[in-house]
Amino acid sequence: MTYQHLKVPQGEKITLKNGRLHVPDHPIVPFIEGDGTGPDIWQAAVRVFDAAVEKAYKGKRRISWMEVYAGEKAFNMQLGWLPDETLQAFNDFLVGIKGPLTTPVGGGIRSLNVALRQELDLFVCLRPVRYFEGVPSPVKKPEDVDIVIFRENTEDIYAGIEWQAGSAEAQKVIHFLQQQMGIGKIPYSEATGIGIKPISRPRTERLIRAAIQYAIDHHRHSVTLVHKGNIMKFTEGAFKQWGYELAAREFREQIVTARESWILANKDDHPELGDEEIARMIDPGYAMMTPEQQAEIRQEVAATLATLLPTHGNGQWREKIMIKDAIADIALQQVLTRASEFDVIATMNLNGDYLSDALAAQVGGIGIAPGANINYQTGHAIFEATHGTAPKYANLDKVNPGSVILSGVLMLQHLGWQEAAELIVRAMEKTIGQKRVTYDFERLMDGATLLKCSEFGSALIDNMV
Ligand SMILES: NC(=O)C1=CN([C@@H]2O[C@H](COP(=O)(O)OP(=O)(O)OC[C@H]3O[C@@H](n4cnc5c(N)ncnc54)[C@H](OP(=O)(O)O)[C@@H]3O)[C@@H](O)[C@H]2O)C=CC1
Ligand SMILES: O=C(O)CCC(=O)C(=O)O
Ligand SMILES: [Mg+2]
Repeated sequence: MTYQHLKVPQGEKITLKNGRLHVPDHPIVPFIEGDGTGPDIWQAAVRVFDAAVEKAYKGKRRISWMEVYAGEKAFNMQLGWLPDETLQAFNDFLVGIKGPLTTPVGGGIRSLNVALRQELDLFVCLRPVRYFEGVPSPVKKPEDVDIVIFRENTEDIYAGIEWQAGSAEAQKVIHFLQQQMGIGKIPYSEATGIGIKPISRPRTERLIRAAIQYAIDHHRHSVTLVHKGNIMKFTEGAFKQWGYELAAREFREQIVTARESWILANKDDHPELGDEEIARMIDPGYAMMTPEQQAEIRQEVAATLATLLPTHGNGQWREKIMIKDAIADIALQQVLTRASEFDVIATMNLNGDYLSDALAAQVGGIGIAPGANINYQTGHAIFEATHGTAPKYANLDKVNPGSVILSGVLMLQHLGWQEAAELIVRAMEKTIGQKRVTYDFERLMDGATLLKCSEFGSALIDNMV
């Protein structure tokens, strides 16, 4: 393949054959340095990756890094904000990594980060959040946080379907809503911006399928569907409904829903109970329901027992992956107060964005929170820091490179290079344990040694044993 502005280094392509990733010993991996603090964290991180791979495989394996351009660097090179060649390179080489890219608030360009995810259809935004011993935390039991977020990455209000207040387009949509959709009067319609939130069944299903498969493969206990379906019934509510349906249809043997578990637990504890008694126990509002609603609950109990007793009864359900759901506002409280009750979380784009930063705060902040954008069907993946460009710290060699480094760990795991990934994780544990940390941790820790961004990278390399 030929590119006009990109240099392809010596090395080979990662490929996908029969659904399996084939990783040569010298894979070419495209990277975007990123804007703002991007160059600082990338320079620290790439040394750590190379050292870990060298130490783990003694020269047998090596990553051939290929710089591709996006954001301010691309713009300054007069290539545009997101050159086609950059997309082409990520498409050709399958697996890449990136630093943060600036998105202006309000006007200006749309997010390049979101564009990359959408253009390559990287439908899972995977954000695992775990605690490293010694990291400063605002909560009492940060060690309870071991949560893997599956954030839908291609739709929701991130689809970019929105019109500015006062524009002819916004007026047209408002007119349509009022005249043809029976919405009635929209107050301040001339001063109202409009955004559209598409949530589709196929995209919901592929995200939740990936989350449940991950839970199975990684011996996790539960998948929580986080939604605001009480308010946004046909988008977030549908996400929840489609998720439960998919779980029961495609993973029947491996899963139990929370409601099914209540029915089965009651039957396990009191085999003599009839459907009606169990219906009363699982639905506290049963007595106030209409006869038709009560009949529906009894029918649900009867159907659950008839189909699941042989495979899930007698406590077998306890070994299954629990599929449950939580409304987003209470979920944001409970991930703080009862983190151990959350394991894998599947949610839509905006909820996932909020949740991942909020959870990261419990375990040291976004300075060490990693992320990956993955299409499990095509094999395309871009690993990326979850934080932004932190422009006030640009070129100061100051910020924590942990987020992009741990994103690289996710990438090494994705490539099957576990040994190199482990070396970095252990070095991270050791370095933080020695209280040799960047400013974000140092300001919250007693007796810590303040390291620059590059020095933290060097400390990790020194601690690779
Ligand atoms: N995926 C991506 O590329 C993302 C890009 N962005 C973009 O980044 C730009 C800036 O966004 P903003 O909202 O300020 O968020 P940022 O994540 O860039 O920064 C917010 C604060 O987080 C802390 N922080 C960020 N990175 C680090 C780090 N590596 N180490 C330690 N602390 C860190 C700093 O806190 P403190 O001030 O306390 O030191 C910083 O001021 C925007 O254009 C936004 O759109 C945002 C998120 C993701
Ligand atoms: O694209 C951006 O500028 C912000 C994206 C973001 O916050 C995220 O992906 O977590
Ligand atoms: Mg974010």
